[in-house]
Amino acid sequence: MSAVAAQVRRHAATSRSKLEIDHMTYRYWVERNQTEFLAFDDVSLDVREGEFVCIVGPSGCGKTTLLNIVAGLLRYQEGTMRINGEPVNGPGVGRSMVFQSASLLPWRTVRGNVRYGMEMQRRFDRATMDGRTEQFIRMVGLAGFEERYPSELSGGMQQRVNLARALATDPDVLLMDEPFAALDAQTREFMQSELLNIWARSRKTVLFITHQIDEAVYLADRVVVMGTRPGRIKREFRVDFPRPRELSLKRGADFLRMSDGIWRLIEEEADRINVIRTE
Ligand SMILES: Nc1ncnc2c1ncn2[C@@H]1O[C@H](COP(=O)(O)OP(=O)(O)OP(=O)(O)O)[C@@H](O)[C@H]1O
Repeated sequence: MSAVAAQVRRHAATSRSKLEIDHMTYRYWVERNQTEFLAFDDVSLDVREGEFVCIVGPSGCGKTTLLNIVAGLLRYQEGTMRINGEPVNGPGVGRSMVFQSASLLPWRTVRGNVRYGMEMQRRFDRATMDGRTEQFIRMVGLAGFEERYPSELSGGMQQRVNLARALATDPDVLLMDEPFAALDAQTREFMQSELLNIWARSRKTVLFITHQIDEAVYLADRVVVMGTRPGRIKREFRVDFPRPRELSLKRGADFLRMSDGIWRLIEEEADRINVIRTE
């Protein structure tokens, strides 16, 4: 199947819930002050299987905290979280994170780095790991670069290795925390369109954090806007632009209107925080 056909076929996320967060609250314990800090409060989010959800919001609203909870790196105190209908609060296989910096092992080649995620999870036998390593290197367009080391790759290529490593573990939910923030504007756009192609072929459920509104609107089926003090979900925007999406979509009037609406919401939120600060 061509990438385009795959993307059209998979566009509709299924009606099955993959990730359900219900009335979740998270507090950090601040040792220095011996106090709790409410990072976010009463957050509910239902992500469908195969859906691409982007989370945006002002700095400090709890986006990374929420992603870390879904990844199992932090444990929430109130509410519930279910993945595939099963309650989860902590680490486990089935969730893979792609961070802003590529976090590759410098002494391993592309092949070794992609394989590494599967080795850590111990879910696959040797032959399966070999096969999946080659499959996902091809999927992210790095065939021919298998024996290169991270220092011999561009930033965009390093992020592709990161992505291949995460996808090769066959996660239930792919978690991406500003994965393209360190890239220059041109590479970033290229990676956005590549990510959509790869997503169309992998059919994963994605939770993606970004500060770039246009990135969120271009990529997502749904953009979730978080507010702050305390963090919470302020509004959700369904993004119905047909797929596959060309980068030229970003210059269209409907696209700009939606991006502008999201910007205004975030600005309102930033103003609200400034009022609180100066009171
Ligand atoms: N380890 C910690 N201890 C105490 N407070 C923390 C800790 N980590 C984060 N916070 C606070 O929790 C809130 C949410 O932080 P978080 O990093 O999740 O926000 P964010 O929306 O991802 O921010 P940014 O967009 O700037 O990355 C912030 O007010 C932050 O100061």
